[in-house]
Amino acid sequence: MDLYSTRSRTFFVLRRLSPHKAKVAVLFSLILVGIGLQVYSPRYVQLFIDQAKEGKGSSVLMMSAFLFFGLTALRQIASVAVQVLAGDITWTVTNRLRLELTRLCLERDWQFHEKHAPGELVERIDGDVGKLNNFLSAFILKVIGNHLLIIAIAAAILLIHPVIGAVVIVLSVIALYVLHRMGNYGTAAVRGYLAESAEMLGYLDERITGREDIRALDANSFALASYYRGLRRLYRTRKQTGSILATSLNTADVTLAAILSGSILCIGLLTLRNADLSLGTVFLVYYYITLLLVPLRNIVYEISDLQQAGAALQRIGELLDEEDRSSPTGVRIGEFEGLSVRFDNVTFGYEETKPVIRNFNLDLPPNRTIGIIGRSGSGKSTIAKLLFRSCEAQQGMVSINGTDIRRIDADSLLTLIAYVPQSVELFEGTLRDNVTMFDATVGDELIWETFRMLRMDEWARRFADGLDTTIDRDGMNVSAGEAQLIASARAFLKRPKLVILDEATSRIDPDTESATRQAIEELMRDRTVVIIAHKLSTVANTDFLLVMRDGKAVEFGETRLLADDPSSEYARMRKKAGGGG
Ligand SMILES: Nc1ncnc2c1ncn2[C@@H]1O[C@H](COP(=O)(O)OP(=O)(O)OP(=O)(O)O)[C@@H](O)[C@H]1O
Repeated sequence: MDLYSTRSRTFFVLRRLSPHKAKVAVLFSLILVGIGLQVYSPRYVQLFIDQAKEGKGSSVLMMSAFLFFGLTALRQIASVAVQVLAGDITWTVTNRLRLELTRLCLERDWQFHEKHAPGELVERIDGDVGKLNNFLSAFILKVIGNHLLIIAIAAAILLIHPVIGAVVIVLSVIALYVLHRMGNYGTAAVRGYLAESAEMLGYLDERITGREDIRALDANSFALASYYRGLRRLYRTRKQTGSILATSLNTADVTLAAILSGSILCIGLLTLRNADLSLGTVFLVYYYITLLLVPLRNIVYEISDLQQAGAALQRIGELLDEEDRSSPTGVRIGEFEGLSVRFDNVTFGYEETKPVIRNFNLDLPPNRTIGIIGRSGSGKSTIAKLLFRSCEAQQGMVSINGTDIRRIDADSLLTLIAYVPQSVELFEGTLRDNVTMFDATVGDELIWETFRMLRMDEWARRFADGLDTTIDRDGMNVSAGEAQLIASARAFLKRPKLVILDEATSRIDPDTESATRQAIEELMRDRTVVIIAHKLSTVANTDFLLVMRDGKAVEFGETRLLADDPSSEYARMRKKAGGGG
């Protein structure tokens, strides 16, 4: 999304505001009422002065003064209403944008997350949208409001004295032009600074998440030194950005000062020549010109916010632009008895020139199980990722029931597939939240039934608070094995047709693992299951077995037959491992 020009940014903001047309209409009516009162009320001061000069009675003078104060009070009320309504609109608009960006980050694939560290994404979703929030309220209240006020003041002066009005209009247009140029000037610099600052947040996030490894390896000083270097770089960029911002602000301020002194000089000359202007009218013109200073100065101070918001909007546009390959509107996989899986000559590499899966073929019939074994780094988890579209084949095709998975609707694919990864992420919440992934519509009965299916109910009953047991942030109060049990329950809760277990029981104690494995084997009967494991016993009861090496299938066959064939790689591995593995 091109959000590099002022025009495209304005359209973006207007599009976001369009669902709130009614509120925006009320807001603008209130802004117009406020401006009308602000420009009209000084007429009673003019009247007051002229009436006083003419020697009118105190009751007449009191009436003019009363009307002036009354209208001023009304203007204050309108101004408060504008602030409240503008706040409501901007928070609604920016919260929606925050949700949109968060959904986008959750849906995007590994390439996206490889490019953007979590801390950087937090900065974009919260920091950049926060700046947009400031900008939107400032945009509505200050930029639009101030421009309208300038127009109203210019029109009022024009009505009083066309020549003075014309001079003020010309000078105001020049001032506004310069101020708008200044607004664009610093955007690129601010954008560079924001990108660097987000990168630093990504760095911090990674180091704090990896704190245990850093401490265990005594690498604190290394982590701090590289953070310090990053901070120095950020400081240099901040200095450059600061000077650009200061230059643009100063230029704007100087221009403004010149314009105002020019205007006042013109007024002086013209009023001297026009003896027909009353004292009240001279006061009114003078009042309007000093009033003009307020919106012009406000625009100067908005420049910095505008520059930051402009840069933030560009970064939001870039994020919204990241390619979405989740095919949200693809073919929906219907109700099948079982799912077959096929890899046709698939090649994939995290870097396009370095394939980690090469010309890979696999044909797995529905409701059958396959065990995948092989050395670390041989590509087993990558096969799993290709299956649930966390990665996409660069050559060849992965299909489910004969349909290319790139064409399958993302939601329908993820409803059918469950993946239990090697490292489980738990979230701050209850045990229930972590099993249902915060889906409040899932009843406790279904959760307990799933625990029973997986023979985990005895384990789960140990928790004094049952499903209400609190899980700390990052699952810090749960062991790695317990986290794997929770992840298995998560996967089977949705009764998937295809299950991928990637070292899913590797951290569970032998007794619990054996019970869970037996349960999973029973559950395998009416679903297609892919089990990735290092322990050969984990895959011993699968229908098929695949041995991977350097991204290639070096052996594939029925597990039972391969186990009985002494010349097979699998039999050799079993022998080396001492029988069952
Ligand atoms: N996100 C990634 N970005 C870049 N390279 C990656 C990424 N994930 C894996 N790789 C590389 O791809 C290759 C295959 O990794 P994969 O995780 O599929 O292996 P694996 O057989 O599952 O290993 P393990 O048994 O250790 O889990 C490895 O060389 C690894 O370095």
